[in-house]
Amino acid sequence: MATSTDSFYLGFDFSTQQALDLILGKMKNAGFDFSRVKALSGSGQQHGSVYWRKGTNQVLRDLHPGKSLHELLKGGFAVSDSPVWMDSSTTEQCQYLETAVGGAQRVADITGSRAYERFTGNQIAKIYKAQPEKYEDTERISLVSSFAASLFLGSYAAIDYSDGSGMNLMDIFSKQWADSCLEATAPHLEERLGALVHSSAVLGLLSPYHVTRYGFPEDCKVVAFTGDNPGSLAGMRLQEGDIAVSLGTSDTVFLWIKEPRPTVEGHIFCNPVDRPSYMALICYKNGSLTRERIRNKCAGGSWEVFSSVLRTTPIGNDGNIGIYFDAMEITPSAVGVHRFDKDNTKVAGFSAQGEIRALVEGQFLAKRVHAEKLGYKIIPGTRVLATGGASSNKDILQVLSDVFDAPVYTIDVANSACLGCGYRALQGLVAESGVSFAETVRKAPEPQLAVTPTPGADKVFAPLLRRYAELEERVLQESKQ
Ligand SMILES: Nc1ncnc2c1ncn2[C@@H]1O[C@H](COP(=O)(O)OP(=O)(O)O)[C@@H](O)[C@H]1O
Ligand SMILES: O=C(CO)[C@@H](O)[C@H](O)COP(=O)(O)O
Repeated sequence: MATSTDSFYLGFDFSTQQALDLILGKMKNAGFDFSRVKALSGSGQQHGSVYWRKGTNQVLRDLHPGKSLHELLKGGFAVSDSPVWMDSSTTEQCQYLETAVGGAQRVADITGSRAYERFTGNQIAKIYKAQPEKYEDTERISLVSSFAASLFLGSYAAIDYSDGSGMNLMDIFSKQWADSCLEATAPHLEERLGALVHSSAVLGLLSPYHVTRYGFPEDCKVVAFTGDNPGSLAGMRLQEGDIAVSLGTSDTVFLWIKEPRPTVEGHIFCNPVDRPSYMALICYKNGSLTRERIRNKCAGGSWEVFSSVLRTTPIGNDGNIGIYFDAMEITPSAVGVHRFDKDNTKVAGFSAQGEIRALVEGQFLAKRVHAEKLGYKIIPGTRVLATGGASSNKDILQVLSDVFDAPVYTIDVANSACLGCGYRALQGLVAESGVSFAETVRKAPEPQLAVTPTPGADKVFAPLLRRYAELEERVLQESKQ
């Protein structure tokens, strides 16, 4: 990944096709029986975009099984460095979109989110403006998910409703491209995006390339790919009332909702497993990378030491609160490290141990404060479902449970997005006959209880939640001055 100040790009020419070649090659060498695969699906980080050069659909259709995808698709991209979700360099395009469409709330009412820098439409607008010749040379624009699906399908794959909701281009209610947003983004965009499909749609049969090269069956189906967070919702078998917390590179919180009311904070996406429903999502840019920084600074680079500090420091951190926005945060839009003592006075630093606890408590206080702002209520019976790399750390989960005053569950694999796409592939095979997702996965293992709240923690965190909300607002106001 190459980065500049706030631009993040992924070089697709080398990484993704080569990674797929490597993984499938390794599976073949390990004796994996591809002939038993009836359907496949997948997910990719949300919002990233891939720009296929004119004529590449034909290249995808004619893939020669004797060559690697990497070789075959060399030169197939009009833009070699694809923007990914961490990019926040499109503020100008966001402002333009909101002005053109009638304001931030209006954009949210249509697309489920106000204009966000990482959302694909704003990334496309920037590419159109900065590199019009590359936009002109683009035959099709894929998301990371539909790009990966295209490699399996052997032609451009449609974008699904759920990942399509992260573009600021789709009307999440009509599930069509929104003309007003397309017009404000770039010319002739609809033809470059292709049609949208529901998330359990069968896109077609696997490309003969994979049948010959790896021994997949000829009738193996490719089910629409989706975003990593929608994939996780499926993998965790989220139910209404549950709250999911994903602790990956980004931290995200998501919920299953029936009656969406988009606002200028957070996102509403179409639900990937139940067509009439939706999912609400809040994304935090400062997740694992910030935890890693504090681990390196205060725990000698060891998760063991980091965890033992969480076990031995007092719940509530003696009233000390920290807000750690190493990179410009998404929720809220503020930057910097801000530490406060129990009297809300700004302080320059905490002890190493206090810093670790302040970071983890602060991250979870933020999640609960923002989920409640979106209308979420913690009620008796609430389950917090945790996933992502840091969900393997029980001491981090204990803080999560204490802050939310609810039990935390995990599934056997931390990579719920991948598991969810296995489930969705299965759903794709039966969806047309009206079988629900819940019914499809009824035999799958249930989430396991990982931790329960420490008695008395709710009393400690009730005032801290109020204080966190006030302090975050203070940081936000100060950053605007
Ligand atoms: N024991 C651990 N404790 C805390 N964090 C961990 C632990 N093990 C892995 N992680 C974190 O998990 C992150 C990767 O999470 P993952 O969900 O795989 O990422 P992504 O969101 O990019 O898919 C790493 O950046 C690492 O900081
Ligand atoms: O931007 C968002 C969600 O809106 C991120 O959650 C991305 O979907 C990628 O996250 P990681 O998997 O890299 O954490």
